[in-house]
Amino acid sequence: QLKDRLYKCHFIKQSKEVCGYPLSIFFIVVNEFCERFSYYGMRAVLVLYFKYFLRWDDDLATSIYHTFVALCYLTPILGAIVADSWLGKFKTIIYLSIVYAIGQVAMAVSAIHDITDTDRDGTPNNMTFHVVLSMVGLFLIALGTGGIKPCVAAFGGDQFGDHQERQRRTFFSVFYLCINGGSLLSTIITPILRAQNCGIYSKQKCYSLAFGVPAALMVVALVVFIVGSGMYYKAKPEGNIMGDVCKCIGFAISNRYKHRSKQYPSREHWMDWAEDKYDKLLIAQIKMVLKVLFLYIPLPMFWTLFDQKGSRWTLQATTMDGNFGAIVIQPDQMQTVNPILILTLVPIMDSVIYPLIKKCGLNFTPLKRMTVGMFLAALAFVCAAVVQIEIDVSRKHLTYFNLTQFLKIFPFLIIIRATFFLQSGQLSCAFSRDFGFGSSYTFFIPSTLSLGSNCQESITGAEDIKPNSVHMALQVPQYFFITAGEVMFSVTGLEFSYSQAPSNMKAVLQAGWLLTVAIGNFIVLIVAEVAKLPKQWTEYVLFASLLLCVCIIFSIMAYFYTYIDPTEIEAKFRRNVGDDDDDKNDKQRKLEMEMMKRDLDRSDDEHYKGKQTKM
Ligand SMILES: CC(C)C[C@H](NC(=O)[C@@H](N)Cc1ccccc1)C(=O)O
Repeated sequence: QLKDRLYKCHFIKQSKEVCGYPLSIFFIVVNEFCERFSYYGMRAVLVLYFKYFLRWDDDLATSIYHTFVALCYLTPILGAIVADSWLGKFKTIIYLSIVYAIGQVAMAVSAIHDITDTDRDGTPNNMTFHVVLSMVGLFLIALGTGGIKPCVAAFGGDQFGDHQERQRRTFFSVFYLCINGGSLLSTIITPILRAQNCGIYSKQKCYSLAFGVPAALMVVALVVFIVGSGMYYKAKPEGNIMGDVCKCIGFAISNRYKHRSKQYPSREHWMDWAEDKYDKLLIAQIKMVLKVLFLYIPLPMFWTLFDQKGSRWTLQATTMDGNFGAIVIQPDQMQTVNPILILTLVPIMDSVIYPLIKKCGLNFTPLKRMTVGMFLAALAFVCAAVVQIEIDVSRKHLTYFNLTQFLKIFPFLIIIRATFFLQSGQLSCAFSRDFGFGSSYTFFIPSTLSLGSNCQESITGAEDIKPNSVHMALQVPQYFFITAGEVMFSVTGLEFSYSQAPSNMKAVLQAGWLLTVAIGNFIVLIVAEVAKLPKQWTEYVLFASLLLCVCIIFSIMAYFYTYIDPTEIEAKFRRNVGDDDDDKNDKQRKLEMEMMKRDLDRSDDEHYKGKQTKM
């Protein structure tokens, strides 16, 4: 370990810097930007792909969407184990990024309707092919994106030396902003691509392009990461830390069970039963991790609500009017409100709100921030319920009026006028109709219709789907509250997980933090399945109430939590172990250190001499 630390110091001393930051960081940040573009771009259109391309109903689409998201946050554990115990972070990122890119390509291919459209009517004839290929693609994407997630952030952190604490903190903020910059761009672009018409035999909505561009960006992410290869500090795998933790916990439990009789004196903490076999430092580190993991128990409920932006809220937007005058917003584009707000709220919170709260003499601790974040997310779902009631009421009214009456009542409704031409040889006729946003009609063309005359009167129509009258702008308050909640909960939670984790288990706790996201997505599936509420707004209220209860429980748990400084605790244990060591070991270690320092100084001299001769 000592050798590694000295090597790292030496490496960082020699590596190129830009404004005090290692140059390698820029490749990592650009890689994250492209990777998040790829992930969120694909995710933005996923529910609509399920609904309109694979023709699944809302419930199935929502279930598969959340299963996929859950899988994306389960796989970080796998990535952390592979990186720590076998391949190291660098190779894990490379290999899993390849798997990820293949998954994205599979998704793009699965969305080409022409592949199985044998009768060329615009609809796939072998839906099984498209379903299977897209499921394989999603599985590979989940493996790739989740697997690299805990590695990329930690790999970025590894590039900083102990003296670059401030730069490392700034790196994590920039990293979060990059996530949202990439996702913002992609959630604007991929819905536009999806709305295009494309195809070889017949034109259909272009899901293949909407998945193809994220696939290309994943390839770019991989290339950028490889280009930076020579500049990275690549820490060697530290051994299977997860395995050690599990074995140590297992031993503590079994040892406690063996000594359950009253004749054995009890120990302060149940983990102390592992002292008979394991290092005191490892036990202290596991205690720190368990304390934080216990606090994580209520957290999945936040993600349960948070991740419904991409499913229920997008589906809600499909029943709303997206006409903003100059531009028409697609339902899936509404999700861009989240990263836009993140990019503005993070700096505002950090430089205005938090300092102001501090000035007022309030100690706004990380756990208090997270509690407020949960409350705001619950508030967001109350807003979503109110909007849903509005939509339901407007749709109910529509069934009682015909379009002309409806326009008298809602004159502000935006109507699109379209003209159709019927043509047969030289003869043609035109007829025009008004359409509301989101509506659908069937026209009946009489077989006796004589082309060449005015066919406006002869063609009758039936309104299949009523126009949407509730404006999409009404979703903005719910997005505002959920994003303000995210800034308080997620950004603070990431920082909290990092600061409260022992030095060798930062990646483990990152994976634990991401696991709460996975569980949150599973809860959506369970609650939606079990509750089966007839009205969507009641489901929103149910989720808001559940989070409110969890928020109260979490605030009680947080009240009893005492913040720790892992570095200080670890140093204390190392000192104690050092005291126990005999003189011989001490001398040996000092000698080794001296020799290594001399080696490094010699190679330093050679390095600088080399530079001078080159100049
Ligand atoms: C919160 C995630 C677990 C962490 C992070 N996500 C975000 O920062 C989101 N605000 C990004 C986003 C963008 C568009 C639509 C929804 C969410 C991440 O992805 O790492």
